[in-house]
Amino acid sequence: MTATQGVAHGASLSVRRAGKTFPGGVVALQPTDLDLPAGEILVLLGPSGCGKTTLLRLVAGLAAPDPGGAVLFDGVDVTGTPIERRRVGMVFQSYALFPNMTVAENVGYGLKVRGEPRAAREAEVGRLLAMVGLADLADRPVDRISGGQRQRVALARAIAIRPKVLLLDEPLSALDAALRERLRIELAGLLRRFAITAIHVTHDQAEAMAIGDRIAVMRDGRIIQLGTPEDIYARPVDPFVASFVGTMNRLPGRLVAGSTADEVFFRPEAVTVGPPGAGPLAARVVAAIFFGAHRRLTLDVDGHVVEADIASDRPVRVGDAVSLALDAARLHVFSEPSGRIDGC
Ligand SMILES: Nc1ncnc2c1ncn2[C@@H]1O[C@H](COP(=O)(O)OP(=O)(O)OP(=O)(O)O)[C@@H](O)[C@H]1O
Repeated sequence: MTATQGVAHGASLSVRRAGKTFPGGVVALQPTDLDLPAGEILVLLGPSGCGKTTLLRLVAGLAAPDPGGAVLFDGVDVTGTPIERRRVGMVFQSYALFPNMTVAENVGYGLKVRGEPRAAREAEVGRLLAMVGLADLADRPVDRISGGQRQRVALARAIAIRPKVLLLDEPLSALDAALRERLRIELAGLLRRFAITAIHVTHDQAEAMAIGDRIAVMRDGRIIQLGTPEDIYARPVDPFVASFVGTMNRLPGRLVAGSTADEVFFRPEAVTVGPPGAGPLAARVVAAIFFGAHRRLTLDVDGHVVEADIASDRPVRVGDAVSLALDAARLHVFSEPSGRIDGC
């Protein structure tokens, strides 16, 4: 028997015209449509205040959508169903564990409340703890384990109830950078192994790329682009998405040969750095940061900042004059004015 046998797969999730207006007229979420097949991991990515948590709360049943909106699990309308009968799992930034209970008691809590017999409960808890690498700490009170371990307990506890949909609201943001990076890989692996339908909220784009099957980029209470991480990175729909996900350079079109656009956007990997005169754009090296295999250059092009990468063994130094060539196939031009690329 494999570790995942007996664990129900997630439900498909549909959100139909679901919006949220708060008293006083604050529109936290515009009427929104969303469809997740069972087992998909969707990341909601966007700056503070753009409606990510509001959308999550509507799916959880912690808040009701404005009239006309609906939430469906496996095609069944759950809009009027309270949270305790929706079978959603939730993991938050703050662990919300029971501090006076052990690791195992925390993980088994939901099963106990549901009236699962002790033997079945203990077997399930043991299996989950093994999967999140905490079997050795089963009997340890949760106030005597580390932050990363607590977040694993919170995840195991949320998975234990075999949720139809798992909702994760910035679950890793309280952890230090190295731990966050490790746990993000573990988390994605675990969700996929259990085929859990999940919505993961973050404002960290590296986390979004690592975890999401698809990413919904939000701004001003609406989803402005929904696609795979590759889509979002390579084919951003507007200057906001282009600048929010990954490093994006911008130059006035007049500086870019053959361009009639006001402004041209391109990633560092679209830039080839050569000796002066080799490429059409003259530049000076302002900073050169060593990243191991490559060096990230910050360049001044006619008063504009451009970032580009070179192999770290190339003898390019701060203050050097260089030239740049841009790969025409990787230039982005948007019809929308790019004035506002900041948050909500
Ligand atoms: N109970 C409330 N009453 C009034 N306005 C609210 C309420 N809850 C949220 N808002 C507003 O709705 C908007 C969306 O908030 P939401 O919490 O969904 O954003 P978010 O993208 O999750 O932000 P963050 O990343 O900071 O958590 C914000 O402008 C917020 O101030």
